[in-house]
Amino acid sequence: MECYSISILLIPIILIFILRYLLKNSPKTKLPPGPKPWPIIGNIHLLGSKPHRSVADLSKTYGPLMTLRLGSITTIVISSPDVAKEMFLKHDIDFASRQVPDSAWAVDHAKFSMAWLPVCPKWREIRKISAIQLFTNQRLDASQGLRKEKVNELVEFVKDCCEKGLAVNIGKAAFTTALNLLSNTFFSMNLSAYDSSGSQEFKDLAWHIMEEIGRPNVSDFFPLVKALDLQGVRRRVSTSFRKMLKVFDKIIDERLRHHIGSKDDVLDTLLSLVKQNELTLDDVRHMLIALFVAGTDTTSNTIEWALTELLRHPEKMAKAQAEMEQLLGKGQSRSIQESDISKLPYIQAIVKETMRLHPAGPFLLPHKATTNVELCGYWVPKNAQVWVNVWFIGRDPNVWLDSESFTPERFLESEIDVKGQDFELMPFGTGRRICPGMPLAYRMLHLMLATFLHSFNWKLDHGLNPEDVDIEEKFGITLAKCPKWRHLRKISAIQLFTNQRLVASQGLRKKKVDELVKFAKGCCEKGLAIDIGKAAFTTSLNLLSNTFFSIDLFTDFKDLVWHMMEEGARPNVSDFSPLLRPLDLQGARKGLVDIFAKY
Ligand code: HEM
Repeated sequence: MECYSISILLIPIILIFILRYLLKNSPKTKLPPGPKPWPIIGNIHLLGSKPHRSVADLSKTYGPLMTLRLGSITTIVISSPDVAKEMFLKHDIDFASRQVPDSAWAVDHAKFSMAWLPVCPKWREIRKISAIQLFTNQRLDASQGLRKEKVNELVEFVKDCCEKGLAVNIGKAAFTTALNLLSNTFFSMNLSAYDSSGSQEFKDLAWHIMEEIGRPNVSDFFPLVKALDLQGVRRRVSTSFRKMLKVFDKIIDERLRHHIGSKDDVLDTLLSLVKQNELTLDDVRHMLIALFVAGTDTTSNTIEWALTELLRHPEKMAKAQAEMEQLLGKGQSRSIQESDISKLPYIQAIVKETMRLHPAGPFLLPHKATTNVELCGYWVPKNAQVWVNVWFIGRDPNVWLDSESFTPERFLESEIDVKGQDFELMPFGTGRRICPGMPLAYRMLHLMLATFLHSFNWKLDHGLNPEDVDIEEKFGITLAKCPKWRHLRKISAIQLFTNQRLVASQGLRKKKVDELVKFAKGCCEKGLAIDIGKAAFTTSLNLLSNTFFSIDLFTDFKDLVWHMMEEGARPNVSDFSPLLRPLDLQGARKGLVDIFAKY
């Protein structure tokens, strides 16, 4: 009897397993292959600090259509032009919505922003306004004089640096120019001057927002804990958004006080649409955030990458300069106009090649499936997040000859372009969500790069060889160069610890050692024991502080440093389980923050 009831219980369980197996492996419900997920975290641990590279490596094992479990989020990764083509040509509408990162909900931005709204009447309306009012050829032609003026200012700024013998921070100069090109196109005014801290502040805001939105966030992997904002990302992005809104509110208020229509620029157009009740003021404020955040860093990073690659390949830089000279003449010749771009095929090829190797958004912005979709024989479930790895597609050796090398020449005889028709090269995306700012970005990139190349001879600092030029990357929503570590090392090597500098400060160190001798002698005469550890530490502290600041440091500094070393070396739960990091369970981070504050 007992045996009978056990069989009755087992039969449905076995049936459920068989049914699940069949469903899982049927072409209609079979997920694309992927690495086996761990309990709870899934595959998060495989992402690393450069997810576009880690995911590209995984796709070499699992194929160009791959599933990752990121916490509780199913993520589909597309890594080949063929799969991208099927996605965007056959199913564009099914994938045209966004997986919105939690941070984009700060100050309700995602509710209004063109970049994060799902496909809905509001998003369509805003995209339509962008296409037919903001980024038309006619409007861009009308504002090209203002952009030209900004680029001339850039030239003056760089010239000034050259005359003073100062090195130019290309990233910063390019960002400031991109910012001013945008603000002049939109508001007919600058947001900052080159020499003020304004541009740095705005750059920090824009960069901070991109970085935070692109940062792996517990809230995005585990929506159930979203409300807690464990890593504080939403809170920090809110602060940055508010600061940006404050800047825009001031400009809008001023324009409303004078009469709308006085400038006939983008802001005038947007405010007249508010007057006609086609947009709300909040739509306009958040649209400006979206345009500035999406438009500045992407543009300046691309310029920085282009110049970095050209510095690594001086013969290509010379070729580009020769093309410019042929069109514009040598020396005090006329400067470049946007209308010249079409006559500069090599410069265009450099821009394409830069965007192939260094697309500003390596995964585009995250797309989302709004329905169950059958894609290339696999099943993509509704609500899955979709990443298109354009970074890998641009370097796929099956698609590109000598795929890792910087060879603009490959585009001279090719019809392939970045404008969304060619699935092997999609730095601006394609389909419904293609970058609306592309026409403006295209003009700005060529104008800035051509001006940089025509106006100056670029060479490497301090005998650096082309192969030493830094091409490390930093991942956020946009891919940026990460020169910080190398830059700091370089400063240490060539400015802080040179023989010349150390010889100059040796007198101060000698004095400190004499003091130690005097102190030790004093102790001996008084018959006192010497705490060698303490005396040696105080002396090394004073040797350092005199080398760095030419002064002694206060005495409780020693305790602070000890404490810091101890806290830093102690085994910490946060280092073994990064997901618990935001909780700082042992309080080690807080301890160090307190010490740093005291310093
Ligand atoms: C080098 C320059 C630029 C690059 C590489 C770039 C690239 C991109 C990419 C890859 C996307 C996402 C496409 C997708 O998810 O399928 C995007 C979206 C967007 N871009 Fe750009 N962009 C650039 C410049 C600009 C500029 C100058 C603006 C405006 C001033 C702009 C505004 C936007 C906006 C608003 C979106 C969101 C569109 C939507 O979701 O409907 N971008 N861009």
